[in-house]
Amino acid sequence: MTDTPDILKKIIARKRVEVAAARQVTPPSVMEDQALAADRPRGFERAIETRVADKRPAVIAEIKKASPSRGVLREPFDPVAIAKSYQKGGAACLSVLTDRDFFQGDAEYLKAARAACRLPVLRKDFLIDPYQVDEARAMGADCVLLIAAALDDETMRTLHDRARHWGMDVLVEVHDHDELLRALQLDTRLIGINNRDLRSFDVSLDVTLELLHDIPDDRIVVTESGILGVEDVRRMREHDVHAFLVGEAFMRAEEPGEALAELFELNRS
Ligand SMILES: O=C(O)c1ccccc1NCC(=O)[C@H](O)[C@H](O)COP(=O)(O)O
Repeated sequence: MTDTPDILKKIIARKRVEVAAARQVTPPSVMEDQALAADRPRGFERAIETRVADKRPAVIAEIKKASPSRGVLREPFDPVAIAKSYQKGGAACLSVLTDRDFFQGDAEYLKAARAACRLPVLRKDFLIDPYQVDEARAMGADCVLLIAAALDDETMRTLHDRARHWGMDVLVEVHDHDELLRALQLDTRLIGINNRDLRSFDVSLDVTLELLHDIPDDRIVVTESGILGVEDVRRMREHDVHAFLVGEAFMRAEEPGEALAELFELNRS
């Protein structure tokens, strides 16, 4: 472990500073113009639901150089090569970290990765302000992550509605029952269950299995974090969970797409 617990509070405090600074450099009206001019969304939710409907694994493959809990995961780090490798390995979508201070991410990584493949892309960051949703669209994101633990109901709804305004999809992330009930108020099919407690960094796949029963059938469960081996995948699929968000296991592999195909027992294209 390379950082202290309650990292989420630290990250959110940092985001407030970042958003204020970004607004000075690129005023909201200019950001809106950039969002309007961006390549149109690729259909993130659709890419997942077509696979899940056939009970095929829908893998959101993450491009992440480092994380607060694990430190640096990959060096050298080439988002273009990783995106191509993931596409070849059978990923449904990409997730690209754009946070600089805690994950060594960058908006440029998202742009470069998206331009290098045909896959829809999630902006993986800590969104607290509609300005960041516009920014996500301006950089080409097809979906945004909303973390229930970081947002009150009103802000979560505002960010959701802003994403929809731009035609983006929304992955709402929960870690406990209260957060799940709040997330279910949103009109999105994609419910991410993070197996990692963002306050303590503890990871347990039991979190997905415990919350699963309280999720209506019309939603799609995405199990997130801590999927490391074939047994983890089989365990989830036995419980009818077919959508996965995976980072570390692929970032540590020489060829991330090959690791993906092996982990999910896919035929490569
Ligand atoms: O991963 C962390 O250390 C972390 C710390 C604080 C907030 C978020 C964090 N991770 C984001 C994620 O949830 C993961 O990047 C994602 O689910 C993939 O997980 P993994 O397959 O375990 O890399």
